[in-house]
Amino acid sequence: MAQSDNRTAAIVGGGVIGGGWAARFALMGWDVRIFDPDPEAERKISEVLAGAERALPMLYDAPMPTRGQITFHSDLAEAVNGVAYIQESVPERLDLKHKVFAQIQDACPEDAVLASSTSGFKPSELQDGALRPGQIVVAHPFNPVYLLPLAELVPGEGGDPATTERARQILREIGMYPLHVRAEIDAHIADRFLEAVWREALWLVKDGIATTEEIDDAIRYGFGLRWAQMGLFETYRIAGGEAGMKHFLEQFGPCLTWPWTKLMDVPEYNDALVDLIAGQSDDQSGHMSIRELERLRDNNLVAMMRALKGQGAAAGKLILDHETDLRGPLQDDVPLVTIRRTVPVDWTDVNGHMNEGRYGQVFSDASEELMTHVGADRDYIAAGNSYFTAETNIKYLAETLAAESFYVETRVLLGEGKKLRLWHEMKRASDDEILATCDQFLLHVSLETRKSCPPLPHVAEAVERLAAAHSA
Ligand SMILES: NC(=O)C1=CN([C@@H]2O[C@H](COP(=O)(O)OP(=O)(O)OC[C@H]3O[C@@H](n4cnc5c(N)ncnc54)[C@H](O)[C@@H]3O)[C@@H](O)[C@H]2O)C=CC1
Ligand SMILES: C[N+](C)(C)CC(=O)CC(=O)[O-]
Repeated sequence: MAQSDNRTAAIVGGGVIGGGWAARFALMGWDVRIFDPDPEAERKISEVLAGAERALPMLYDAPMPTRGQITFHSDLAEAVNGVAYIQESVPERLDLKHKVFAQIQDACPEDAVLASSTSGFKPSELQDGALRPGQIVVAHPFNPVYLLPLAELVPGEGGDPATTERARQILREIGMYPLHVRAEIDAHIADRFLEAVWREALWLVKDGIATTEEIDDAIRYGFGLRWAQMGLFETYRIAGGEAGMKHFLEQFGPCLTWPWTKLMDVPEYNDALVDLIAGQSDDQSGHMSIRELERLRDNNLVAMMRALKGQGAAAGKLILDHETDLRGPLQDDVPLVTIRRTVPVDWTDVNGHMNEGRYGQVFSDASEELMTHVGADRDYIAAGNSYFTAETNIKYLAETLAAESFYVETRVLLGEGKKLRLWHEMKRASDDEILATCDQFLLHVSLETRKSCPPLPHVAEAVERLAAAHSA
């Protein structure tokens, strides 16, 4: 993916959402300038950043970019001067957003993307009266912004196509999924659903049909699981049986006129409703702090997205594709650094540390990286040649915990004909302590005969060259 040299973003409004944007940009290697008049903003953002630093790298099985620098600015003009991308995340008030856009456009580059996190305002409403209306687009994210990839990108008729395209590229570069919303509409696409579900849920609580906890159960044990992997229409297509969507519609279409919904009404928003909902929510989750709930949510989201990665589906497929962009060729150092990554939460076991089976995966991944480096890559394997592991001897030397960053150094001890012997050392990134070692013996094979055979000359030469360099 082509990247511009200017990789500095400004975040205007550093609350729940602005903090999430700041963390995602910085962890994806962008320098971030933050403007927020709240004297508590720096402390609040450092809490969000700590959560993001723990969670986001766990999604990736590839080296993360070097973290960008985050700076706080008391002068808005200074924060937006010279940046490539600005994300406005001030409170959802149109008059405030207009005021802030005017201040930003007085000081920011004309070709910077100026995106708004607004949950509901249309771009035309935001662009109204602006100095350069076309510069303003909506990029509506989802909480937590550092983990959830969706950003609804809404330029409206007034949005400049070049700005929209730059926004799309930058959002993809930071691992997001920019969903282009072609026609502007209040609350875009996703918040229309959320609002519909929210209204129905408020009714159910108000009418005493269900508690907040029962409603959450109805979602998390059932359709919530389906939505994360297939969404609504694919799910219902399957629910139509072999005849698919047509049968589903025949069966459930008439329900549209049945009294299955109260969507046309809004429960009256008053103190009684607030007390009822907030009270039930306290009963349900008040035993945990918001930070504890955030950590639980992040762990679950990481585990779910990693499961989707295993299937190459939905958000998991997006992360796999992004990893391809992040993964560069290995540097020809001695020893070779074959792996740089973070221990994901789903790799830990009942003892609270990385399970022994995962060390095998780490060293197997390290060997695969080395194979790619010597030319035994996907094309080589597709053409019928590969290496099989014949023996692995792992020593577990220190505990490895979830969210710890580590790297693997690999040496070629022997590279002669069909024989390849590797020595891997897995080290903690923070203090270089050796966590585990692996002595691994591999044989070159023909995938046609499933028997050992010499490698092709270019691979044999590369392996011999590394063996000579690593024994020096
Ligand atoms: N909270 C959510 O679930 C989501 C919110 N959004 C949208 O993101 C935007 C921000 O919402 P939150 O982060 O939830 O609100 P928030 O209240 O957590 O944060 C807003 C921040 O803006 C700061 N602020 C106020 N006036 C400012 C100014 N003139 N210049 C710079 N900063 C200023 C405040 O000090 C505060 O830190 C809204 O437009 C909202 O609709 C979008 C997606 C989800
Ligand atoms: C409630 N909300 C409208 C602010 C929600 C959003 O805009 C998106 C989200 O993260 O749910």
